[in-house]
Amino acid sequence: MNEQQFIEALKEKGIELTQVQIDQFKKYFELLVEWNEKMNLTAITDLEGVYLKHFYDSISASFYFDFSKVTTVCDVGAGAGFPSLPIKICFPHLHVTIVDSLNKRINFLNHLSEQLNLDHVEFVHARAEEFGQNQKYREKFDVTTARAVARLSVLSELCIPLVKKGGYFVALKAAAGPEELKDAKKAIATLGASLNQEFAYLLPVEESERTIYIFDKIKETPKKFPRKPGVPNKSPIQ
Ligand SMILES: C[S@@+](CC[C@H](N)C(=O)[O-])C[C@H]1O[C@@H](n2cnc3c(N)ncnc32)[C@H](O)[C@@H]1O
Repeated sequence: MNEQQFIEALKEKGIELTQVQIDQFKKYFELLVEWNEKMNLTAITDLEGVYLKHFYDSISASFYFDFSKVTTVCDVGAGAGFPSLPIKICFPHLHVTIVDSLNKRINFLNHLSEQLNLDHVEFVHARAEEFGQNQKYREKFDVTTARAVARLSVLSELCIPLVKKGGYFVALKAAAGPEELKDAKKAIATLGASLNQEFAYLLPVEESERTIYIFDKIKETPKKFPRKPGVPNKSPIQ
């Protein structure tokens, strides 16, 4: 997907990019490629791949979840900023907090946000397990989202504690989504959330499967979650 196809595909979905936003995506691509020469940020570095599999794929969450109705978004394990920063570029009113356990990625995000003139963004170097026990962040976000971080049973424990009651957990998943959901049912209920909607679709061009899950936070997460770093992965809630 080249830049023009990206602009048109978004327009079809009701997102009309301004020149400022088009330039922000252009700069994002350039910086990603430049920094990727010094550090491993992504395996995808060709223009068409980045616009499709990083930018468009991230923004596709907004075709199913209306980001204009929320303000605060936390992205757990965003790496080079996916999915939250392409969404932030399209929905500039959002206040985005990214937590990632790799400091070099946080350094990239700080530089990127300066170059792109993004406001209301915060990048935190931490494990999501500890971040979710920090009272400054716990149950404070309208939305928590994540892509390609962990299977849903584990990811739920990293993400759901951060969502305020009445907010949402929006999980971007690939073909294994339905299988992961089956294994995560107990964890999702234990953590205080409930499945609201799911949308299966194909990414354009290469037609790979995607599923977006939208969970409602219906009650407070019990204090013991998230457990210590590594525990959710080693012993997912059963
Ligand atoms: C495969 S990358 C995916 C990055 C991005 N979400 C994407 O879709 O391109 C996974 C990221 O999650 C981060 N991560 C993994 N486990 C984490 C944890 N427990 N707390 C915070 N970050 C974590 C890693 O440092 C890495 O940047």
